[in-house]
Amino acid sequence: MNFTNKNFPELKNDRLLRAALGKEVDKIPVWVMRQAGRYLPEFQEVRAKHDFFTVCRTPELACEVTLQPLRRYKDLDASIIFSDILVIPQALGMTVEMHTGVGPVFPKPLNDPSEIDQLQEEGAVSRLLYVGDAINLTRHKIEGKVPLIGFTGAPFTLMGYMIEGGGSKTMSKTKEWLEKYPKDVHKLLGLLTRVIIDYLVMQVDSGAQLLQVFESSADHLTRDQFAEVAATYLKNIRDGVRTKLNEKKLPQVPMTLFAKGAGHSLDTQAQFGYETLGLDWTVDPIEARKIVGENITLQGNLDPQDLYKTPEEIKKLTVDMVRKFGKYRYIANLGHGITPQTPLESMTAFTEAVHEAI
Ligand SMILES: Cc1c2[nH]c(c1CCC(=O)O)Cc1[nH]c(c(CCC(=O)O)c1C)Cc1[nH]c(c(CCC(=O)O)c1C)Cc1[nH]c(c(C)c1CCC(=O)O)C2
Repeated sequence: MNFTNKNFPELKNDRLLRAALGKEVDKIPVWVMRQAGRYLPEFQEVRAKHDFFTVCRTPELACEVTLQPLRRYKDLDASIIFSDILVIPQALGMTVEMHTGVGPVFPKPLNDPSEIDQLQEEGAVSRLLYVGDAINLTRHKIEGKVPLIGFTGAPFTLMGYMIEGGGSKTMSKTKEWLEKYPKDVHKLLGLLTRVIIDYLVMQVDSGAQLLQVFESSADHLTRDQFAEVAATYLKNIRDGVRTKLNEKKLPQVPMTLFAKGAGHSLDTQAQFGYETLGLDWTVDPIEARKIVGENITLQGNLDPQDLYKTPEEIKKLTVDMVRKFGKYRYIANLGHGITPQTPLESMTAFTEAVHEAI
């Protein structure tokens, strides 16, 4: 298989890109974080045969699971490449395993700041080319039906996983590092930022049409901490991607920042230059719009738990939400990823309701 053919089929549904750029749309675009995932029986079938990171690393498998939700749900206006944010720590030389029922596990997390020097920054993106191959293949197989989103984890979120060795309720080790080793923390965040920029540029070179940055662990940070360990790096990523795409004569693509739990810093986030800001379900759409102004697209933010309600209730909640956001500069989504036990018909109710709402 050759993954370098950039003669992609023409895009037929550009609602997502139009909304991200502030252009008029016929209907509000909708997609769902983790739309390819365990709530889908067809995904479970693939996972029964293949390890999680094998799916990520095999372009044909990653492409297949990326396309699965589109086959089932006619109202989806975007796809997101199947991968994980933790492929970056892997490319830096760390081992990451996905344990069923547990989540990601690092057998050897960073125990001491001196270990930062062992991370292999050199060549990291060349070890992530399989993501580019999956993106390129998917751009062909998707036949221009909807745009393909590329993504990355943000520096603070990735650093947290690398220090904690997996998910953490308290992030206590990471917080200890922030106190004890501020210089090393910034060194590591800087390293991650450089790799992330080149990784995102490679994704655009492979065919990604929009990029989302997941700062999923921002919910552990106060407003001051967000300013200290997240803000500069998130801004540098947006600026760095723009500059490098220009240098390489690649097309500019809109970017989305989803900083979960950082509703306290929306004014700060609005300064970073992202076209779209994702909101978790704790943020009020009307308040958010007041804070960010008219020149930014908002994305979100139904509580994923609402998808356990009846289709009628879901439709009502979705219509209420969409009316609060309005049709201008808005992309409908959940406020975080869809959960594994979500009933299949909830996705139908949610996506249909968005298109019928306004
Ligand atoms: C924090 C984070 C991770 N990964 C990701 C984030 C940021 C988004 C968020 O906050 O949810 C991002 C991610 N992970 C996955 C995607 C795929 C694309 C899509 O959205 O459809 C995306 C965008 C697949 C996945 N990533 C994972 C699964 C489930 C694992 C499996 O199939 O066994 C999927 C479909 C595993 C994963 N990967 C990660 C965790 C914490 C877990 C375990 C949680 C869980 O089990 O649900 C790290």
